[in-house]
Amino acid sequence: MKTSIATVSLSGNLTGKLAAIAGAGFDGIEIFEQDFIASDHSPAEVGQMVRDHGLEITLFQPFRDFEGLPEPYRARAFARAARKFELMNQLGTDLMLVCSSTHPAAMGGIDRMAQDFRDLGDLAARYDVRVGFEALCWGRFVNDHRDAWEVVRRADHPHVGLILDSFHTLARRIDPDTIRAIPGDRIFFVQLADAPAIDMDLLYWSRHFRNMPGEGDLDVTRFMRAILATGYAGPLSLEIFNDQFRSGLPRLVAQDGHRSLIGVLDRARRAEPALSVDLPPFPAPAPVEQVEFIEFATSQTDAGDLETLLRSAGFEPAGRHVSKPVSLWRQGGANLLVNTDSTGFAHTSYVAHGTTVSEIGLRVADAQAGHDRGVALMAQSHQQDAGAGELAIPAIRGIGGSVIRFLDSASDLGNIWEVDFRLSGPGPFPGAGITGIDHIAQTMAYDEMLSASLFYTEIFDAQKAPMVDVIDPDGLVRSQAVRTGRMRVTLNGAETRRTLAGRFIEESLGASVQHIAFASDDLFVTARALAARGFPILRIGANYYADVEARFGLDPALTERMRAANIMYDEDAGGQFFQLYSLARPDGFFFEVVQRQGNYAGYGAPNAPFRIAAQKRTARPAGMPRH
Ligand SMILES: O=C(O)c1ccc(O)c(O)c1
Ligand SMILES: [Mg+2]
Repeated sequence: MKTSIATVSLSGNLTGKLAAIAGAGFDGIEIFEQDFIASDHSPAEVGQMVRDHGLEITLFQPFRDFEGLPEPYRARAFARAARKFELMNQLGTDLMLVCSSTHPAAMGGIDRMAQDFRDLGDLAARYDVRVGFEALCWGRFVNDHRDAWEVVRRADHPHVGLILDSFHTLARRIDPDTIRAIPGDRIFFVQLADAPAIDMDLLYWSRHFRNMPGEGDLDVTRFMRAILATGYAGPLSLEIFNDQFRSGLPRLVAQDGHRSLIGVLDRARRAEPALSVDLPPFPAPAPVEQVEFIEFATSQTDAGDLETLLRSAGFEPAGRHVSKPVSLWRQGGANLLVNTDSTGFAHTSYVAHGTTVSEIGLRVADAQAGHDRGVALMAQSHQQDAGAGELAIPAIRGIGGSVIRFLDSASDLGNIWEVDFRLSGPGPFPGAGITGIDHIAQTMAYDEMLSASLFYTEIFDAQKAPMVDVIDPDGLVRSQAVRTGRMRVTLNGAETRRTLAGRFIEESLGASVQHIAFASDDLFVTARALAARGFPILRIGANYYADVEARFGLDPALTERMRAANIMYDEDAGGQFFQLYSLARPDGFFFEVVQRQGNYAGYGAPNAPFRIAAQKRTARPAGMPRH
């Protein structure tokens, strides 16, 4: 199946867009007339530029306000169409999109519109081009693909077909299965776009908030299945009007687009195996069974600070890598690695970001399959030489440049600790009652959040929670939780540098993991053990406890215990949640320890404003040197 993307989906000039689109693996582009007009090249030159990038022009668009007009508008619309057909001949494209009219003089009338299209088909035939009719969901008379299809059916002309756009169908909540009754060869073109579920004016929603399939809340997979069920074999094209993408890096937006297309086709074929989908086979998405380890890259000099922090959190050294300067720190089911290698990927990460999380090891059912699915979905395979007798652990590059390694219990990879490490000490150590890793918080610029959540939801069997606002005293941070099996990740998008999250991005030069939240079965016991070990607990003020007691009607004795231990509280329909924090390191990195009771599903977002304010009060003043 040919893939395509509308030039309007990317930022920059046409040359830059073409390079990004070709680089991401697309076969073609929809050329937006504006992009062509804005370019200083002749139509023939633009056509050649596109083909020089190995691309074709799958569609020329949009042609507006055509059908149902009285004279003299009608004649003018045909004269305009003739000019565009000439242009299309020079560009080297044979399909034009006509979107349904919003013209104030338009009269509607199904047979009048069908007659207009039959005449347009005759004109198109003279130029050896075709036209496709698309129902804009805000069109005056035609705003439903079923009506557009009826116009096309009645026009009954080989040069006139239907164009379907998932946004227009799904935004109006039209059942996409109604597409299954349309003959696939009468569908000339298919556009795909998703969008977040926001209640707003259709036109405004469409022009500003569309996003890639899988990034929003529309059921694009069901739409896709219906398209495939018709036997449609033309291009699948992304048409994404999005304010962020208009200023984003074209290469990344194009890559995410291609990833989303592969993802939606894969979901369609898994949901409906009878469909024929032109996509090579690759492994199904799988959940994460366990976060097996988190690795920090640091240096000999800086390792001391980190190890002091780990010790105060109840971790103990439990082994060393057989050949590399990597130590294993353990507590309960949490394994942390401290890598002081002065060569290789860890060192590169350290040089780029300072002490930083450089790798995350994930246990899945089949490690090779996890890696191969990632690569099929355009993740970069990460290779690093393993020493003799050591495990070759499949890995991909994750978000923010870190590495994700895949382990499983079905192969030798299940013995990573026995094979690659020399374990020491009797263990298990008493520790502070930390039992494992509850979640990993990754920070990024706000406009990278969609890309990051797409990474997880396409490669893993993952679910997104609704986005929540985290109020930093100096700006808003959006937080998107993603869960795959037993791995929870929160993606935090900072809009300004003054937030704690924004400062972390700046100070760590774009590192990704800003905090790790450990799990405890009894946070009060853990808090006492942490205090005894000198863990730098974040102090929470009395005002907070007065409010939380009133808000949830808590037993004052419980509030008093929480206050004494600097434990914060939240609850939802499923259960209760206790959490405590460390002070933030100068670069903004910190630890959290949480206790979930029942089926509490959140992350304590209502507490964030108070926690962040406290962390900012206790952090070193901005502008002080890092080291
Ligand atoms: O917003 C618009 O006008 C517009 C134009 C062309 C399209 O294909 C579309 O889906 C929307
Ligand atoms: Mg469209």
